[in-house]
Amino acid sequence: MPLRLPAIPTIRPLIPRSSIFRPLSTMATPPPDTRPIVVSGPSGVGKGTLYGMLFDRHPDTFALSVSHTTRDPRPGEERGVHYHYVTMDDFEDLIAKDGFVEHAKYGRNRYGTSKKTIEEQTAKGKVVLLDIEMEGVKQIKNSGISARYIFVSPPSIETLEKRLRGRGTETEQSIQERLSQAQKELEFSKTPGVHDIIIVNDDLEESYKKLEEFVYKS
Ligand SMILES: Nc1ncnc2c1ncn2[C@@H]1O[C@H](COP(=O)(O)OP(=O)(O)OP(=O)(O)O)[C@@H](O)[C@H]1O
Repeated sequence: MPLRLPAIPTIRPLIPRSSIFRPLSTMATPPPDTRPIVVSGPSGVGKGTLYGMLFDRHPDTFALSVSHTTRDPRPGEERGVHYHYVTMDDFEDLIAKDGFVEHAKYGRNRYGTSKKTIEEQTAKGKVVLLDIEMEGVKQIKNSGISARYIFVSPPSIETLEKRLRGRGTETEQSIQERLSQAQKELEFSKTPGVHDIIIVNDDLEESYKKLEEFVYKS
């Protein structure tokens, strides 16, 4: 899921879904390694853009993990699509039952990725992709689930700032918060062995190629 800073949320456009009339050449081709894929990196670096391309070019193969949240749905958000909306009691109950691979609190609200969500998508034959911020990555690593880890890095902090501004979704305060958080994420990404691949998202098509190659390698 997108970085959970208490700021204006980014709602990604829904990626066109399957059609039974799709030609054979574009039908689902699962990668040899079907473990969940954890994508992290600073807000605005282009994570959503990159995995959006992966979903587009490999329809019906991947599923973006839908997080649980205790916050209310915002206009235009759909239950089970943007989030699973639950009460604080239900959320805390799930924590007690060890139902999350990662969870966090931002402001008054809780957010998390449930084990069941991952299991359900995996059972449907989908490769689950999790868009997770740094603390979540640490928790998933400790949760015992087997996953592959991709970090998307900006060519420079200046480029990251340009992208955040260019996206037009952030307030000045939110941009500053995201840039300061980005420094921490970039520092963490240098920890040896944390990520299986670091993609420096400079040229988009080049970065996409690296992503696809990594995801589909055996
Ligand atoms: N390689 C690239 N070159 C130029 N612009 C890019 C590139 N990749 C992404 N962008 C642009 O950068 C902006 C941020 O991208 P995106 O929203 O995918 O980031 P994100 O990492 O998913 O952010 P968040 O974690 O906040 O959801 C978008 O406007 C996107 O079009």
